[in-house]
Amino acid sequence: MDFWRWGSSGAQAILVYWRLRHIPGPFWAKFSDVQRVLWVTTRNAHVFHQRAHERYGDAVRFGPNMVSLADPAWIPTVYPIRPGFPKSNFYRTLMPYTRSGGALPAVFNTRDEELHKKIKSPIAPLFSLSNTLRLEPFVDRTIDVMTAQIDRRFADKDVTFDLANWLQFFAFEVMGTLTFSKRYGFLEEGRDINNMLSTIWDYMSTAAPYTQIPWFDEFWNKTALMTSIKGKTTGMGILGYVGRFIAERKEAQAAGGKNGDGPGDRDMLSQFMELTEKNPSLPPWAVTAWTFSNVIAGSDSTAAVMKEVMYNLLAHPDTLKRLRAELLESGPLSKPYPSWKDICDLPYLDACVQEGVRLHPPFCLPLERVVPEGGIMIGGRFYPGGTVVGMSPHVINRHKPTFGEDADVWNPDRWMVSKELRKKREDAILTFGSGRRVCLGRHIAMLELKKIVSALILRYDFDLVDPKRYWKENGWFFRQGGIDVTVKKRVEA
Ligand code: HEM
Repeated sequence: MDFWRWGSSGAQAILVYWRLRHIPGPFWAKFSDVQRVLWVTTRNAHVFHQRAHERYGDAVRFGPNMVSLADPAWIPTVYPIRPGFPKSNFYRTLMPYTRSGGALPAVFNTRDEELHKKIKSPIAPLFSLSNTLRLEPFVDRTIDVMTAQIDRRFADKDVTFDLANWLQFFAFEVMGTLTFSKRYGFLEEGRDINNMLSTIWDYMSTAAPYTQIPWFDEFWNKTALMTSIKGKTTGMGILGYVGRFIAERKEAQAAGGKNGDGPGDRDMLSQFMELTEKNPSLPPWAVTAWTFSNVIAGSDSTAAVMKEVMYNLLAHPDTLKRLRAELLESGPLSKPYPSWKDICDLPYLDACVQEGVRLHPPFCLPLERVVPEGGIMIGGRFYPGGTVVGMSPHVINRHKPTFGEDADVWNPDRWMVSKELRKKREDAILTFGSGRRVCLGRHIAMLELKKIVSALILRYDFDLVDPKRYWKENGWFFRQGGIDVTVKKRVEA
């Protein structure tokens, strides 16, 4: 019996090896996923992925059944608008798990395309550009809290602080305000209260190696037996926060309280709750899943791009000077901070933000999909049905034939080009994903990014202590730090 089981899985392994034997890649990757797990455990996988593509070309075998692709021209094929090219089991590893409820699917991580449609359609309108712009006062309120703290603690005091931390606090507070009408208190206290930020980082970075071997995650992290032995389940901490906020809201509603002070007196949580009341066919866990997505997908991601833009502006003062001049010369700006209307179309601000979005995609492993039955041709090669293919935003966004020979460095001018070339480059950016599963919150992210960058550089002169202190690590999400600065308030602010 064992012999036959071994024999059939051995035959399967040979078959999988054989099906993709025409794809180049590191030797061991043809037979085992260990190589790609090791890359991820270095917290530098994006660098290994880029090197592998430089060495082997635009299609590289990263595992026995996984191929990484690196030509932006293939984005519409791998990430189409229509259904039928589903996410791989990579995403199941990112589902939080409880012994009572099993793995919780969310809009971001569900692989079931029917379920995805069911839970995404009701909330999609909340994330439209017009709805997003109604959230601007909440961003302004959070900028107010942030600048008040910087003024009080650091401005004109010759005190060095890590701006990266404060941008992280800011991004979380914005999402907290939009979602629950609550600030967590990171900005007021200047620290990671209740270790919430580190809990999210631990959750993501712990999940990262398992994303490369989902079959092992299934056994190790998603069975009642193993999680009882280990005494904990993945994502429990974050689910705990989310559950508490929802319970508080239900209690407040039961006591006749109002639904938070979000737009039109309704924050996103109350809108989520209203949607489930109106639509009983939605699963009972929908509110938890939507709220979980807001907390987990919306804050660290936006913070990572904010950090990249601010770091590069400070490390390249000529670009900072040019951006400030554009803002000041653009006409009377709203006070105390420029409004979205003032700044949304400023070309150089847009170029700086786009360059940050390009250089530092916060989700930085290949976004995996499963080739549909019947297989598919991509770039002149055939991929049989069931093959896992994916593109890494980091690799795609540095594709030299598309972005230029200097694609590894900060150069906002690459966006100040003809309309046609700019469009070609915009279409080749994978930071927000693409196609059917493109980021739902990208308008919120752009609103936050343009607002905070312009508010900070108009109000302050930052002095970067040492550009070499800037560090990054990749645990599926990126995390950066070391933007150590001193700050002076600008006279005209
Ligand atoms: C700079 C900031 C952000 C970046 C770079 C980003 C990036 C991404 C990426 C790459 C995906 C698709 C991943 C894939 O194909 O597997 C995605 C999906 C998603 N993002 Fe974002 N995101 C950002 C901000 C936000 C914000 C602020 C929110 C919400 C509040 C949000 C909510 C979502 C949701 C719900 C999905 C799932 C969409 C679907 O599967 O239909 N994101 N994001």
